[in-house]
Amino acid sequence: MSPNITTLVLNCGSSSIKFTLYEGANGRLHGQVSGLGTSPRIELKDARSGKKLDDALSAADGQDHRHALQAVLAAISATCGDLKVDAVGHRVVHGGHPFVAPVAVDDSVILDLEALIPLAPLHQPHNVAGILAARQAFPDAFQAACFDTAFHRDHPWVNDTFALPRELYEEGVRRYGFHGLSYEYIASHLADQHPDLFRGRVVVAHLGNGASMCALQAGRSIDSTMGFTALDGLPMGTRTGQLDPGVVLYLLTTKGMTGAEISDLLYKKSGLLGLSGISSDMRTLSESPSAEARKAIDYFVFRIRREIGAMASVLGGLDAVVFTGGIGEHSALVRSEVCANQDWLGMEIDTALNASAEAVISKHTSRVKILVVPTNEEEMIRRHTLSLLQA
Ligand SMILES: Nc1ncnc2c1ncn2[C@@H]1O[C@H](COP(=O)(O)OP(=O)(O)O)[C@@H](O)[C@H]1O
Ligand SMILES: CC(=O)OP(=O)(O)O
Ligand SMILES: [Mg+2]
Repeated sequence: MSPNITTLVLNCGSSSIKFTLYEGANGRLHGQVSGLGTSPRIELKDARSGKKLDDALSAADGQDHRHALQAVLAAISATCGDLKVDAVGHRVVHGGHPFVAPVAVDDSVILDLEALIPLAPLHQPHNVAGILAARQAFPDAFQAACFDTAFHRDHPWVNDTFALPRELYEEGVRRYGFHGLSYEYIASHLADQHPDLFRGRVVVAHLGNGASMCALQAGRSIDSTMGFTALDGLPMGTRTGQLDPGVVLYLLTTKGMTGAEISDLLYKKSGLLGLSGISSDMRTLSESPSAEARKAIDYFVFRIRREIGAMASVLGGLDAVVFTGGIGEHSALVRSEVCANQDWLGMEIDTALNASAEAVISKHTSRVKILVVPTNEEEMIRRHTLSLLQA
């Protein structure tokens, strides 16, 4: 317990920057710049009163991660200039081979994180920029890096490897898995609120601009749809998800594309955006009358359904499915289509509970509980940062 510690948490995602300033365990200021790269939306609120302070940020701040980060730091000091920030906790998407747990940031850690930028080009540059900016803004504060990959590092070997020559595994070409801070938070929520489910077999679908799924057995990750990079698994806002590596060879050899062009295609032009030709944003696609938007949603839903079946098999059964992330928490449409006709698996969704996004959206007869749990990566980062600081 450290009631007097003031902690700033920065979570730089692919389409958003979310942050919370905590006094002890209580949020004081909470905000996010979302829709970066599409239609930026800015929210800032006093976490105690719920009062909106959106005027502190302007539309120009939402044009890219760099502007948004500067504006976020300026808004924090303008609004809470009276507070001394003791610690800053950062979400860092890729911890690679070296980082199996959160760490205190020093110069050598920053170099290691920069070396991982090619493995997470949509995130890691912003994560490192966040660390550098926070070091400058709060030179006396303790800084911690908390990894998306760490929660998955105990995967059984079969879920940690690719069928490549063994030397590549040894040098770190592994299935790391991502969104680990979100899954760890969901596991802690289950332990608090649904201890019977926590002890069981749970599939968590973190569906945001980045999307992945995780198989939890007794609260531990045993499988993830994401792999070496955050490209694998489900299709995402602009990322392909699972792809036959032969396609990459075709692009390289037959079409003569460069590595940079292929990277741009797979990370920035594919997924919901590539399939629909309209937008990477699920809200926009859901409201669109276009047949292509509908097809992009169909593919997204299809891949999630496929992974639920695969993960239920890996887990040897299923006790609960949890929806989280921007789409998982807010899209009744996606949840209802993912859960439709899954009675054979024991999943029965309740239409009315789903429409109002209750915490439990399954029918009372459903053998598998279906839950909606708002994720809180910031709270998980706060807890890790505090533990490191106290250690
Ligand atoms: N009410 C809603 N209905 C459908 N989709 C929504 C809704 N609110 C947010 N989303 C979707 O959530 C996604 C962003 O998720 P989020 O988890 O905030 O992103 P990030 O991965 O950048 O953290 C976007 O596709 C957005 O359209
Ligand atoms: C790992 C990942 O895809 O993160 P995000 O959801 O923030 O894009
Ligand atoms: Mg996210």
